[in-house]
Amino acid sequence: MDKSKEDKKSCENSKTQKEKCENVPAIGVDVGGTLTKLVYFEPNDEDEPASEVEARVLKNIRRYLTKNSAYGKTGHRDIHLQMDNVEIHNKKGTLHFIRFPTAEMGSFLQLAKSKGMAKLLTTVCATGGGAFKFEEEFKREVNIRLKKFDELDALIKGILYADTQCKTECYYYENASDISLSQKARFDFSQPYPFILVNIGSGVSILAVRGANDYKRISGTSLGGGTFLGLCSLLTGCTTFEEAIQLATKGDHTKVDKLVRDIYGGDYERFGLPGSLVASSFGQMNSKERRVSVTREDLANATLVTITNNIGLIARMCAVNEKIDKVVFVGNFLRVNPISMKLLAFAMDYWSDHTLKALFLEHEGYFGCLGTILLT
Ligand SMILES: Nc1ncnc2c1ncn2[C@@H]1O[C@H](COP(=O)(O)OP(=O)(O)OP(=O)(O)O)[C@@H](O)[C@H]1O
Ligand SMILES: CC(C)(CO)[C@@H](O)C(=O)NCCC(=O)O
Repeated sequence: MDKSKEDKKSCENSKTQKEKCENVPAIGVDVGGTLTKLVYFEPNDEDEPASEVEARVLKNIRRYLTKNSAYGKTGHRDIHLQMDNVEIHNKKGTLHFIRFPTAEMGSFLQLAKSKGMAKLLTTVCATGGGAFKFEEEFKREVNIRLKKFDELDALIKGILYADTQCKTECYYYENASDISLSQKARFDFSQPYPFILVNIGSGVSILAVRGANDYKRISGTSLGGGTFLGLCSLLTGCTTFEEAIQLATKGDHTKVDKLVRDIYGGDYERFGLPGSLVASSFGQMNSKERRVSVTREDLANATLVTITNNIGLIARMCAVNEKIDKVVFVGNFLRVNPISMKLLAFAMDYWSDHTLKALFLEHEGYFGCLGTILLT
């Protein structure tokens, strides 16, 4: 069978997945364009291991994954997102969430080798583009087979599961129309359908979800989280996402953008465009005087606002086209990024005359990897 057919076959949706992923220990990975996300399900009652050696390796892995919060230089466990006492495949246990840059995949595989994971695991549930790209490397380096799942199937499965397990998963912004007052508030997502799902990763995928197994990918844009980080690195010299967000928090995009009032002297009343609206992103930067007076912080803020507003606009048009009023935003672009979440909440509310609602989920970028262990 040629490779593409084989890929397609092993990526068929959950209904046709007969084989069970080996889950000793249960690990799911989502290998994205920027970040690899890993979920580890630690059962409350471990199955009897087959041998003493297996018991020892299992204990080591369990200790390593659950007692550390940093792995090498770039891996992190998001302890605040840990889900205790949840049920997966009729077993109770704890879900641990770990991430590392996909560019560090080589080091991760060496680590897996050194911890004996490769000896214990023959198959790992995997999704994201990297499940395809790194398949051969997993096989060659650690002799692990990747059981592949489609990233959007896995994403939706993970979202629906997380919301049933955790009642505080979904939230919105109260007072969205005034960013200085807007605040997180719980949203009851128990009747989710239909909703627009906007996954802001390196790039952006937009789906219309009408049922657990009824969705379509309606749009996407290459101007996503990767664009923000790439442009911000170029413009400010920042070296991490966290630094980019910190800079953006202290900056002022109005020093960089051309606003409606910079053009009209006030509002453009006839068509309801307020003077404070951005008329042209980065529109002041053709002026040398302006360029020398802007700070790195202003440039970071302008980059964040530009990318966020563009995603908001596309998401809103999709919602209007599909006649759907709930718009759920996920993906790691929203990590430690309240500026973008409040801006999206504002944009959905303001431009729709209060008819659209922006929703957010606590586990942001982890739904794909979670979905893989549920789809088995
Ligand atoms: N620690 C981090 N390092 C790098 N990017 C980060 C980090 N935290 C958040 N981000 C942001 O999250 C984005 C990646 O999000 P996510 O993990 O959801 O996507 P991905 O799976 O890597 O991409 P894709 O789905 O397009 O393949 C980055 O482009 C960046 O904007
Ligand atoms: C390619 C994927 C699906 C990988 O997750 C994502 O980065 C994406 O949706 N990018 C945008 C592609 C588009 O322009 O529709």
